[in-house]
Amino acid sequence: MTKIDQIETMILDIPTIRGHVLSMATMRTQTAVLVRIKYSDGSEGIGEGTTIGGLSYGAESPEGIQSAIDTYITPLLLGREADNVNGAIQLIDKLVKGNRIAKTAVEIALWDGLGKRLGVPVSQLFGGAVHQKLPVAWTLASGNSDTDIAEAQEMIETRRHNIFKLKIGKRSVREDVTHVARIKQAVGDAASVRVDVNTAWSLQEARWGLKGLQDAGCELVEQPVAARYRRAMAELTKGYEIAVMADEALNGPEDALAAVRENCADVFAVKVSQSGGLKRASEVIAIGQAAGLGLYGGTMLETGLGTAAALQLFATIETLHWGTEFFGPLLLTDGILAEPLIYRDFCVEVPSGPGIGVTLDPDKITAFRRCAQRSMKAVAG
Ligand SMILES: O=C(O)C[C@H]1C=CC(=O)O1
Ligand SMILES: [Mn+2]
Repeated sequence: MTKIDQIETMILDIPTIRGHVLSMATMRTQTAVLVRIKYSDGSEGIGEGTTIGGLSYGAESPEGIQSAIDTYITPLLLGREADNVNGAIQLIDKLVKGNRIAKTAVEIALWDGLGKRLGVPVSQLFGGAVHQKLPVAWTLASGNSDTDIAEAQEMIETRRHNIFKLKIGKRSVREDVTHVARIKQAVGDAASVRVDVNTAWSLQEARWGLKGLQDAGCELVEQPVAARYRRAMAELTKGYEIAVMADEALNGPEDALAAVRENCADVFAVKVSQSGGLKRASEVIAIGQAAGLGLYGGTMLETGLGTAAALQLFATIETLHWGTEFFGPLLLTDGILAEPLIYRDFCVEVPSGPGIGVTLDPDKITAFRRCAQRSMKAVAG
């Protein structure tokens, strides 16, 4: 019987190609927590758990993710049967509350190890891929309308993206609506324009915002108000034609069920790490499907590793009405994979190799790995 022998974690700090301006933080670096599991037969599995903007997006920080794995999750798993991924997920869920991103990093490494030992992609462990490539959005978030327009036009011309998600919520509602209208006018019918408010609006602001956005030709608004304001989300979902998408409100299948029960969304942004792993994300998807909602593959701006893991799951889903935003690696100045993911013709291709289908470039890991000295600097900002 193959056993789990060793679980190693590390933090990587990778610069972004430009400032990424969100309502709650401006990112200049992305910080990823990587997991490597070593098994008794010599096989390995790798995983990633990543958040956005330190503690400004959600309740788990990169340092907290690493600590949760090293201190609490790893001791539960050492010596256990490697191939029993469900058993590991159930044990971790029983003994570790919350900490979904930490659970995700480990769970991906478990699926990756199992797929590699069996010689099949992880998509096959979820019943088989029905897509070889998925549509992929790009986020316009330079903080400047002209820069965003130039970026969008270049993406359309090079056939890299024709779906744009604009990050808004930092400026006034009126300024944001003007910004979105300018971009929509510039791209016209060549692209779909959507926005993500990252919870920045009150219900009152959101009413004005949604009205203005839909008049401007914006197709979808993501998480306009706080995750816990389910009644406000329900009012906005019912009150406007523009699609309302839940993101921060969806932390696993229980939240998905509550969102359906209370009619809080037209669309689910399903994020692997917010759900608590590939399996829990598949449960969120199933709830969304059963309720007849639209589906979208969301990202926490993972590197190629976490992005490849998401691709394995979403390649098995029949209909992703709103596509995906699996562009994380493209926001970084450098990749960490031996072979980068392929982006072309407005899509990202699903890796076909065993496990999650990617391997790491050891030189890149050394270059971006946080060491003790750098770690103090990164925490201090
Ligand atoms: O959806 C979010 O809130 C986070 C993320 C996804 C794309 C992006 O630019 O930021
Ligand atoms: Mn979002």
